[in-house]
Amino acid sequence: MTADSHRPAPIVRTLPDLRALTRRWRDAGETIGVVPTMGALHQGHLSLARAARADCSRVIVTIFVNPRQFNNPEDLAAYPRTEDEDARKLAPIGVDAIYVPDGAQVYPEGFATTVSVTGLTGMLCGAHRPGHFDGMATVVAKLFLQTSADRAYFGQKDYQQLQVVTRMARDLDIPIEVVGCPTIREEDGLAMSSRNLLLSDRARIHAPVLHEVMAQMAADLRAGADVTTLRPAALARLDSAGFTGVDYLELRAAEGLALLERPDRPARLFAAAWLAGVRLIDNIAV
Ligand SMILES: Nc1ncnc2c1ncn2[C@@H]1O[C@H](COP(=O)(O)OP(=O)(O)OP(=O)(O)O)[C@@H](O)[C@H]1O
Ligand SMILES: CC(C)(CO)[C@@H](O)C(=O)[O-]
Ligand code: BAL
Repeated sequence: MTADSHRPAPIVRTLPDLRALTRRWRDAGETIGVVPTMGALHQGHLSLARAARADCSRVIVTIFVNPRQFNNPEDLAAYPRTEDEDARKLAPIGVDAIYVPDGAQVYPEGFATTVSVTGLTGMLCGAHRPGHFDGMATVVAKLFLQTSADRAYFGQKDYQQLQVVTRMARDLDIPIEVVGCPTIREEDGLAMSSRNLLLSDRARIHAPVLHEVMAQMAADLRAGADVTTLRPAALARLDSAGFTGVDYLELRAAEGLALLERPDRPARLFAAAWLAGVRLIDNIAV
């Protein structure tokens, strides 16, 4: 560990300042880990920062609410922003820098490039959030190059994102290892997510039903049932818990995301569902 573990990490706001730091670290032969986030940090993000801290001599957490990956302007406007609190939460982990660029550091005037990963983005969140993965892959490519990190840490909660980013780094020969980390959950099973802050008290009580339904369905799939048979009861249970819509509830191959009826190879169950105006996503291994 290189930082005093209770001193808040410096907040770096410009690319030249970031480069000055990383150049020094590189010259000293240090390894750099990056944890890309959009802020409103919770234990899920902190678990990524801890994993980076354990593996790398320098750790950068990035906080940037990337407008290009929001397909819905209301979602962007409502996205929680808690920078001071985020810095306080990171202090005990002892990260070395928090990179909080403004829009101009990431998308300078005239910016005209999009990184688009085909093949893994036509389904699941890609099918329901047009442009989302192009915007995400573009900013992540920039963050990889701006930080010149050796390793990048992503949560399995956003499993499709993890697959897309891994493919993108490989396809573009970006010399970075993408590390997937387990989903951190609340005690009642709800996957931690910044958007959970937007749930009303009443909706928060019903939110864990998504994970309950998925866990039951995964157990039934392992016992030999198929998705078509199980889906109607799962949807009915979500409906009676107050979910107003289900974007998808699908079994897919863990590698490549092909649609499956049964877990005849390593597979994951994926869901996205709406509760009181908030879109919750989750996925679990089957
Ligand atoms: N519960 C979690 N467990 C582990 N990693 C997580 C969890 N939630 C988010 N992450 C990871 O944190 C990184 C940053 O995600 P992001 O800032 O979008 O947070 P988020 O909580 O997923 O917010 P939202 O889904 O509401 O946008 C991503 O790699 C994401 O997968
Ligand atoms: C990876 C990411 C920080 C890119 O904006 C975002 O998609 C997220 O927070 O998961
Ligand atoms: N957590 C993935 C980023 C997003 O929802 O836009």
